[in-house]
Amino acid sequence: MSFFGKLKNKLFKSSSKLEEGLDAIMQEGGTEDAPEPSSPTPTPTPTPQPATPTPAPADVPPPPAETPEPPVETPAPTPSETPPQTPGEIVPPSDPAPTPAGTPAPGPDATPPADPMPAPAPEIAPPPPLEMPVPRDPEPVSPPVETPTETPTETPRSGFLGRLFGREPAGAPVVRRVLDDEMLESLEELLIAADMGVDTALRVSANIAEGRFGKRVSTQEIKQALAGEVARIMEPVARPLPLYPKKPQVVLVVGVNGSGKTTTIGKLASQFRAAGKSVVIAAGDTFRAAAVEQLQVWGQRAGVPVLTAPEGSDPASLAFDAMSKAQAEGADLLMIDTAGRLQNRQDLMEELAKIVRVIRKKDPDAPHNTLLVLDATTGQNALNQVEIFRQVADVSGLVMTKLDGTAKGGVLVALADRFGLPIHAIGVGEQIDDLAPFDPEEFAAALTGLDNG
Ligand SMILES: Nc1nc2c(ncn2[C@@H]2O[C@H](COP(=O)(O)OP(=O)(O)OP(=O)(O)O)[C@@H](O)[C@H]2O)c(=O)[nH]1
Repeated sequence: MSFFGKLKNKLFKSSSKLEEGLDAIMQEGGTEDAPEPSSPTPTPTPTPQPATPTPAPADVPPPPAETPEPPVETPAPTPSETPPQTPGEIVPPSDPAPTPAGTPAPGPDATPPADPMPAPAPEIAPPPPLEMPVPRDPEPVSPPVETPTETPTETPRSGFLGRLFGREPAGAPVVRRVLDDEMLESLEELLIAADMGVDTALRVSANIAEGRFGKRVSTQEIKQALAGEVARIMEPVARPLPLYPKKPQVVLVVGVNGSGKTTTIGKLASQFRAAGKSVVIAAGDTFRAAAVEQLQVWGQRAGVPVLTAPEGSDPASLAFDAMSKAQAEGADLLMIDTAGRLQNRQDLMEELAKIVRVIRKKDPDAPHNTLLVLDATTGQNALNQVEIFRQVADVSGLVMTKLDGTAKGGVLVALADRFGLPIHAIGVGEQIDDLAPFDPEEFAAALTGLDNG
């Protein structure tokens, strides 16, 4: 299953809350309209006319009975647009077959849907957001996020309109409600309840109301407007993890215990490996044997060595050793797990600072990325965690885990709105390939339930 499919299905669990809320608001003070007054489809030719074969083509266009022109323009996934990712970024090739140089062909199980093997794709496709690309040499580092698989058929990028029209069967009664103060208030409350945060919720509601206030709006219009607002806020932060030509690129991973650091490191390591990168992991939470074991399990799954140190030993010393090893082996990436004890912030700050100090002895620019892993199910608490970790570490980007099955996905909007930190990836499950690049439009559609039909 493609990442998009997974994300969609899983996020819908959470979006249903928002979606149901929107529906409820509309029902509350709305009324059903007749099918679609302005249905542009010119009333076609009379009707049956049993035996008259002359259909009078002259005056009537061709509208086929009532089958509305299937607007499904299956977007023929031209290779140039398939890989929406930048060259130097994480992203999941959903298939571990590490096809060496230049063959982005998916593994045997991927069953690309009649998609021309995007052989030249990586070259052509100009990466949208990028920071500092990696060597875009031989190997397509970021083969495609959601490779060929089923993505195209799901019309993920066909735009909201396409989705909307696809969802609302022609002729279905449309509920409309006047967008007045009362409705606006309900909308604000709903967005706050969906964890968007007060400020963001108010601003988003106000933007939705602009130009619509006092007018009768349909549920779909509201969802579309909301999705548009969400996507607009999220667009600037949807940025893949930048990769640098530096070897090793040091990625420091921070976050509270249980946020999903270990899992995320495992997933990332697996994706990097699949992209042909060599990775070393350092189990920097040396105080918890269970955390180290867990990381070792993930290292095995990803096929990546995990450096450990005796329980209770100095994490900075382990980081130094790991740095030496990664340098000696010419590894592309070194991912350093860290402890997530916030109980004693001072200790944690010192510990992280020491790790950074020590690895800088080997590379003054390290760490090149400091990833903060956040658990989406903690809702608004995620905002506090960003505040705190920004004080103890130089957070450069976020990974939001457990977006599957949470009703708190809206917190991402609040995070983006408030901090503007890049969201590099989202966790949508516990499996190794359950880490997806963050796509603002898909997220917005999933969150609002736009694509839920
Ligand atoms: N559903 C879901 N579960 C996840 C996701 N990411 C991590 N988890 C689960 O969350 C739990 C904690 O994940 P860990 O990776 O161990 O978290 P950690 O931050 O390393 O925690 P410590 O090891 O305690 O420091 C595990 O049960 C994971 O399987 C995700 O994206 N979705």
